[in-house]
Amino acid sequence: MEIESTTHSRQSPLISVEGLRKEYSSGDQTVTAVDDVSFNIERGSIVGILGPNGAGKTTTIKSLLGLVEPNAGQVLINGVDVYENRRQVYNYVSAMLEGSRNAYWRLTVEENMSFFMSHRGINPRTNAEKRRRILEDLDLDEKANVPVRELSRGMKQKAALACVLAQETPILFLDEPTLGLDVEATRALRSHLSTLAEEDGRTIIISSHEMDTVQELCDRVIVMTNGSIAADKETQSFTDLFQAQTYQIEIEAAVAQKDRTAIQRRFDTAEFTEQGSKMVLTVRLEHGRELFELMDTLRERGVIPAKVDHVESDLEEAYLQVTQNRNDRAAMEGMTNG
Ligand SMILES: Nc1ncnc2c1ncn2[C@@H]1O[C@H](COP(=O)(O)OP(=O)(O)OP(=O)(O)O)[C@@H](O)[C@H]1O
Repeated sequence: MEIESTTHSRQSPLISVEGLRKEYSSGDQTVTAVDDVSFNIERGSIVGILGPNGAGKTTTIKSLLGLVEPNAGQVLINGVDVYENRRQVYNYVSAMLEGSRNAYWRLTVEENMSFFMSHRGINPRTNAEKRRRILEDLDLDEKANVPVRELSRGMKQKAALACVLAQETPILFLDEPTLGLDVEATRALRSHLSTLAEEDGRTIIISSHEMDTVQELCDRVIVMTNGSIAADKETQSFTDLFQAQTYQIEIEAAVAQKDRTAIQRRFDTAEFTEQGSKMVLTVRLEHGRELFELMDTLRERGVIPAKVDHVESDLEEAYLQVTQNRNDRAAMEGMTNG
């Protein structure tokens, strides 16, 4: 399905979220699940929304889908206000929110796909080839005629994905799409989703705790903590941000315990590990000049570095740093406020 852009410029973001806030109340308790969240998503991009449990990811995605009504803010999809025109927006989006529960368990995999296609106005009779391609890509073709309830957990997940993919909407929301999939299926799904974005210009939003999938697939990551956005960056620049800061220093001889303690007192992220007759010091430094201070400290203690390397940072490391820092800060604020 192509998005018609009669009123909305092709240059404008496909999804625009501005000042989103959602509170849940029960009795006299109010939880602010999402607070002042704003971002735009361009056509054809694959965006990962990450964050610890309770960070507000599901609430944000449900707000984008019009499934929860926010207390404040605006969500536009292709220039259309989600809350004013839910029906119109429904034509643009499909979502897999709770994995395998998306499919009807009594129907076969292919019957499910046909059902969802008809629901979108796609004639299932003339689109068998499309279904076959999706089923092959997910390595589910041999199970096409098996009722979903008889499938393994991973295959149920694939069946749910097949239903979402068959709907051919320009925007896909996928919650934990690779959860429970084996290595091959994960690889096939990643490649299928990349092709959808690159060749068909589909826009894909993924919420996941599986960092490898997000790192490999997403152009951009939005990290949420405590209901707000802690980082919103292109995946590569997000991981690069932390790459320069972690060093591994190889030391030819063992380092005495008292010297290790002194170094760790000065650099609290320093960790020593033994590697045969050598030692490796891993340390995260906030500024470049701290590297010089570290070298001075090592020299004063008679510790001679043999080799200094940057540690390749991956998304998981960058993610942990951002969420950890935020949580530390929130805890500190809680202590000072309380
Ligand atoms: N229906 C609800 N009623 C009351 N509180 C809710 C409701 N839904 C979510 N919350 C609260 O809002 C906050 C954000 O929840 P949300 O489900 O959006 O987080 P999440 O990032 O998706 O978490 P997870 O990774 O565990 O799925 C949490 O404190 C949660 O307890």
